[in-house]
Amino acid sequence: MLLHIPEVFTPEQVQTLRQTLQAGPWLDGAVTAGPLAAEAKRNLQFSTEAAEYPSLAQAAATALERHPLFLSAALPQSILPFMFNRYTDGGTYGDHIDNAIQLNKYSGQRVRTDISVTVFLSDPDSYEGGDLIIEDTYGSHEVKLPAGDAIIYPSSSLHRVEPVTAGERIAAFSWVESLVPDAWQRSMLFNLDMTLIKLRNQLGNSEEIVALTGHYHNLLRQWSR
Ligand SMILES: O=C(O)CCC(=O)C(=O)O
Ligand SMILES: [Fe+2]
Repeated sequence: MLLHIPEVFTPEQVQTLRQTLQAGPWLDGAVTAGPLAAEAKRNLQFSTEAAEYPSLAQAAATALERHPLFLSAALPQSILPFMFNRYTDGGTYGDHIDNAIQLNKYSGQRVRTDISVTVFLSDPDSYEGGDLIIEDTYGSHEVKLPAGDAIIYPSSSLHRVEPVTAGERIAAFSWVESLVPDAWQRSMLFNLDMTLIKLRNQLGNSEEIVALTGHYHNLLRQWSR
């Protein structure tokens, strides 16, 4: 399931992030990719050694973790530290699948990547190209979102970033290990949760809604790891 999560960052947060990122330092993105992905990757990444980096990464994680849609759809167990990328002058990232296991170098923990996240930080009108193309069982999806909005998608999907032919595209990206590793089960739980919220708003807390909410939690208990 691909999900658009609107307004992860406020316009003020986007502004502050962009200003801090603009100063750099930016490194060749290929250094953080596996050997196969490195061949396809022509972008820049904000240095994780920069003094400003930890607070930027923290701000991004806090904003995402606060978002109710993200919590319901991702059911996060662990979120890798956000990183920031930049595509300009034809910069692109060809078709690839993200590494399944990644090391969180701060906690020393190995994280299984169930869900990939991109939070767009550039206004879509300020650059040409740069669509994130995600292939899933229903076909190919082109994603280019307003600054501050995020897309989450299963990390098992083949995806790419089209060349940026004018302007620059800056984004925050990360990966999430979910309490529910199976994408289909996650998507069913998300649909059930969203439907229950709507029903509760329409009808209040009836006995039936309490029972269905119980089923939601019992399924989550069954499927979470
Ligand atoms: O820039 C993006 O939206 C995605 C980046 C990406 O696919 C990656 O870093 O693995
Ligand atoms: Fe990727």
